[in-house]
Amino acid sequence: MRLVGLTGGIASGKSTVSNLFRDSGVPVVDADVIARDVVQKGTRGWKKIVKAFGNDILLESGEINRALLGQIVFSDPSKRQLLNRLLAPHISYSIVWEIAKLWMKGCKVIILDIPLLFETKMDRWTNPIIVLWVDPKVQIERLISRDGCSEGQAQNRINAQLALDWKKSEADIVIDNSGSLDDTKQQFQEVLMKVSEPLTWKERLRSRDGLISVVVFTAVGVLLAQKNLL
Ligand SMILES: CC(C)(COP(=O)(O)OP(=O)(O)OC[C@H]1O[C@@H](n2cnc3c(N)ncnc32)[C@H](O)[C@@H]1O)[C@@H](O)C(=O)NCCC(=O)NCCS
Ligand SMILES: Nc1ncnc2c1ncn2[C@@H]1O[C@H](COP(=O)(O)OP(=O)(O)OP(=O)(O)O)[C@@H](O)[C@H]1O
Repeated sequence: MRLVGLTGGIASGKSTVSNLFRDSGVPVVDADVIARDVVQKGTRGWKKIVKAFGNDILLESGEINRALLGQIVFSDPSKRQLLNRLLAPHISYSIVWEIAKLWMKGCKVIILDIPLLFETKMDRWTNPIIVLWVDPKVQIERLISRDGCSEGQAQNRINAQLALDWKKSEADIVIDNSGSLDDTKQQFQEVLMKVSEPLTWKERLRSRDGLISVVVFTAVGVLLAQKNLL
């Protein structure tokens, strides 16, 4: 099994590219979706947030007020670290569970779309790592236009993550998403070919079918050895 890391900065185009992977039939585990699931009303993540941030963090429906929580944590690093500490175990557990389900289905290549891949050191699990890079001016413009936030709020969100240029320097594959969608789609075709290359023998051993083959060969080997000994 090949675990491909897909990361970048906020609004650098991860979801755009992970949708291209999905459309090409490659399964994607999306950490942002998981991070939403683990704080659904009544979950353990939700209870932890209410305990730490108080009832004022809830909407009338009882759901977390994400806009308010975002305002708090993106303007106060200590609150953000607190939130990260509270949710990290739930998010990583769910990511592992999603990978396990895809492994059991026999999937050979899985994309892990994780915005904080480097920050959470999950990059150790993934190879290759794709970084979505975008020109800083374009990034802030897209963030403001998508989220309708002020320039200051957008900059706070960008500053809450490791520098995108540093992430780029750590990447195995870089997609420059500063241009048009067509330009990104063109780069994507090459990346798709790369991540779809035949698995290495280590990756094959880590896949479901590889493991089954090892178990079957070992069992046959043991049986033959026993027969020869008798
Ligand atoms: C702060 C919250 C409530 C804001 O919610 P909101 O709906 O406005 O944003 P959303 O969840 O869609 O995240 C948008 C982007 O913000 C960035 N981001 C999210 N959380 C963080 C964080 N703790 N630190 C840095 N950047 C973050 C990511 O690039 C993400 O793609 C939410 O992001 C959250 O619960 N974050 C903590 C969970 C987490 O670490 N998520 C990232 C998954 S690895
Ligand atoms: N090449 C492009 N040209 C124009 N707009 C783009 C391009 N790529 C992405 N966008 C737009 O920029 C915004 C950010 O893209 P996207 O949501 O894919 O980023 P992201 O990295 O997943 O963001 P986040 O970190 O918040 O999850 C979206 O509104 C998207 O439609």
